[in-house]
Amino acid sequence: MPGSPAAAAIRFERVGKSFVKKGRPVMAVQDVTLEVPQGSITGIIGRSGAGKSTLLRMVNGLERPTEGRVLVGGQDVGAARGAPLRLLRREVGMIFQHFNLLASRTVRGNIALPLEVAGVPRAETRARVDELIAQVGLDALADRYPAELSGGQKQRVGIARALATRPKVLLSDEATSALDPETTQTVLELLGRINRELGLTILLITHEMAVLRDIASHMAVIDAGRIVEAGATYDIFTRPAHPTTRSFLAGVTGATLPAFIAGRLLDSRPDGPSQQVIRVTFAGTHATDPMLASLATDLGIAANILAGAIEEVGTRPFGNLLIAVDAARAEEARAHLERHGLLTEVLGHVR
Ligand SMILES: Nc1ncnc2c1ncn2[C@@H]1O[C@H](COP(=O)(O)OP(=O)(O)OP(=O)(O)O)[C@@H](O)[C@H]1O
Repeated sequence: MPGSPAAAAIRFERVGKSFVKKGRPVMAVQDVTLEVPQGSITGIIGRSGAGKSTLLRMVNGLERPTEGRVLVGGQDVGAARGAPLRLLRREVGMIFQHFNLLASRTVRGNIALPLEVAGVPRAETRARVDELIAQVGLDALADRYPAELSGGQKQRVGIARALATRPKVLLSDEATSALDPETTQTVLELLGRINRELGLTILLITHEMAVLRDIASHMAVIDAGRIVEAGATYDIFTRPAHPTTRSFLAGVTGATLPAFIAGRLLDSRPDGPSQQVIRVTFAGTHATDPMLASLATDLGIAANILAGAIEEVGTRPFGNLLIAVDAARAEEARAHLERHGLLTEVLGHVR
C-alpha cells in the first residue's frame, strides 16, 4: 500500500541535520520527508553542497539526524547503538565514487572483508565470495589487486563487497561519477540487474539527470537541504514542476534550442511582431504532427519546428518538440495543445 510504512524500504520523517562549520551552524538537511519504495531504484539529485551525502549517510548511521527520524525496514537508525546498529548496518550496503578498496588486498580479499568483520566462517566466506565474483562478472580477475583494475572493474568489486552480507538496501554515493560514459552504462546495467534479480532496494545520489533517466524508477530533487520535488521518474521528466528540476532537465532532454535562437531569446514579449518559443512535451508514443496540423487547420496558426527528440525514461518514451508561433496567438495555441493532452512550457520570445 503506498504511503504505509510496510511499503517503504527507507523512510525519512521530517529529517533535519545541522553541523557547526567555522563556529556557525549549517543546516545541511532540512525537513526532509521521503519514502523510498521497497524494491525501487530511487535517485536523489542535487547540486554540490545540496545535502545529498548527508542524507545518504543518515541511512546507515554514519551521521545521526538532529531532527526527525530515518527508518530502515521500520527501524529507527539514529536511535540504534552498539549491536543493533551493527546489525542494521549489515542490512545496508554502500558503494562509493572512488570505490574505497583496500590496495593491499586482492579482489577476493576486498569482497571477503565485510564477511570477516561479521565473523563468518572461512569456508562459508570463500563460497560466498566465489558466488559474488560470478554475480558481478569478475571471475578472471579474482586474484588481481585494485591497482591492476579499470575504474569499472573496481566499482564491480565495490558492488560485490557491498552485497556480501546480503543487505536489503544498497546505497550508492555517486558511484558512476568517476567513470567514462560507456563504463557508466555497464555499471548502471549491473545495478539494474541486481535490483531486479535480488529485489534489492537501491538509493543513489547523483548530480546527473541521465543516471536517473536510465535506471531510477523514483526520484527526488534536493536543493539547499530541502526536497523540492519527488515522485516517479517518468512523471518528473515529463512534468517537472520546480525550477531546479527544470534546470537539471535542460541538459538531458534531447531537444535543445539551436544556438541562433537561444542567443536571441527574450524573457518577455517585445513590442511589435514576435514569436513565442514553446516546449511541447508529450508522453507515450503520441505523434505531435496531427496536433500541429490541427493548429493550422482548426485555428489557422502556423508553428515553426525548431528542434525535436524522442527520449526514453527507463523503457518508456516521451517526446520533446520546440516550436515558435506568432506571439499574438500563442496563448490560444498552447490552450489547444494542452486540451489535446500535450504539455507546454514557454521558453521565451524572439523578434
Ligand atoms: N561533517 C561536516 N561538518 C560540517 N559541515 C558539513 C559536514 N558534512 C557536510 N557539511 C555541510 O553540509 C552541507 C551539505 O553537504 P553534503 O556533503 O551533504 O552535500 P552534497 O550534496 O553531498 O555535496 P557534494 O555533491 O559536493 O558531495 C554543505 O554545506 C557541507 O559543507
